[in-house]
Amino acid sequence: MTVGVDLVLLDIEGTLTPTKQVHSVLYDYARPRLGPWLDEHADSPAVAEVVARVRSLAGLAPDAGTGDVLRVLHGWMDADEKIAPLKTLQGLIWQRGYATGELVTEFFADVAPALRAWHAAGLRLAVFSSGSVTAQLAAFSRTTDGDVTGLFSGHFDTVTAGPKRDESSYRAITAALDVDPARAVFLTDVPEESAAAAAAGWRTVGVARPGEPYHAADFGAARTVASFDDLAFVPAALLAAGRELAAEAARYAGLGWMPGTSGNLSVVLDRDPLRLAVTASGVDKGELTATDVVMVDAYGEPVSAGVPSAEAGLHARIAAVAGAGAVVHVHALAPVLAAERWPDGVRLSGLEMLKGVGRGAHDDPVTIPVIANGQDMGALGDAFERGFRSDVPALIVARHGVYVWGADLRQARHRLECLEWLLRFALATTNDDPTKEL
Ligand SMILES: CSCCC(=O)C(=O)COP(=O)(O)O
Ligand SMILES: [Zn+2]
Repeated sequence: MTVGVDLVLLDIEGTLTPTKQVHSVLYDYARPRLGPWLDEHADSPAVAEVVARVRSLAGLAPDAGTGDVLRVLHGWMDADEKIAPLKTLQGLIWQRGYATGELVTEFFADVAPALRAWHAAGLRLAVFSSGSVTAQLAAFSRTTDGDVTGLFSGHFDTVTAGPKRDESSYRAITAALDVDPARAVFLTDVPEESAAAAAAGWRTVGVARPGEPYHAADFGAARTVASFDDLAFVPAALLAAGRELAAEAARYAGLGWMPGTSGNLSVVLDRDPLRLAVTASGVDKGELTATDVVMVDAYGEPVSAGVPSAEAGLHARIAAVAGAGAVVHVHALAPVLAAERWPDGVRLSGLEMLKGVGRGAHDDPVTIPVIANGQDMGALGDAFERGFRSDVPALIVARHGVYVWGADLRQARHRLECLEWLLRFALATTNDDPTKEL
């Protein structure tokens, strides 16, 4: 099931990394270094704050020595207590371990490809872990899949957001990231965390990985997966565009302008960098669903899963050069016949319908450019650009079809319907004299 979201919030232990890695690798690394760290960094304000918090939380005397503080810290670690001063200290120790290369984070095999794909598709990624933000940044700087810190735009821990089982923590993250929780999803292996996020309005997915402590946990109404391979997230805007494109394509197919699998449509999602939602290639455009859509870049190359229209490169060029918000391409017959009759451009004049393609009046003529067909979208784009005029929102590709664009799909459709009418009129009224121009 494909889900449209803007942000994916991730728990670490049991979700991104095996639990045993935290317990046997990270804890084993930190445990013998806690005491020496306290001694070596006694003058550091951060460590002084940690020691004071431990004394206070554990009910020790304000001047309790390092030995007592250490005993408390070891007790918390053995009980796997997620207590802030312990997490802060562990984070500092792990930071050094990652910096020296002694520690390397091991992700589950499905994690890095999924994170990269979601990031490339324009989703924001963030982390919420009981491990400190310092520890998170260090852990992601050296992983079995390289440095992945660049994929994340937010890090939260129990100090910056609050306890992971409290609804208020998820509200704090929503506010900090300025995201609509209904368009954000939290992935965790702990049912209580999932329930807290859901109570704050987030979408949630339970991650029940085989062999992990919570593999058989009950996530209630939340969806549960065993691997990120089972997740299909796309930007909410892409899915919404897919819905719009599918409805629009069905209209054109109904008119008979998209025979077979011909034709393709696109809308601009973003201008900087340019991103378009374009219909998938090789499918019956009358039968599209919201997920038959691919996000492409300024060259028509896919940046989300799926195979975009083979003509996506020309859509992107038109969107960039003409500043269009939507581009439609159909295989209606009239434009191709008109290009056959007037291969140097189709001149239209003296018709009220010209207002429908952006002319000021019936006596304001327009020439629709015609370019030769080809399979190289870069070459077609160059040919389009050479003949481009900002007041002509259409292009005929000879022996192929027509492209029309506008601020949105609705305007592009209105222009296309009027242009098709004009071309049919031109063909019909010059049948007896093919050399005649309107
Ligand atoms: C019979 S369709 C030939 C390809 C074409 O011109 C077209 O418009 C459809 O291509 P797409 O890759 O968008 O399916
Ligand atoms: Zn085509």
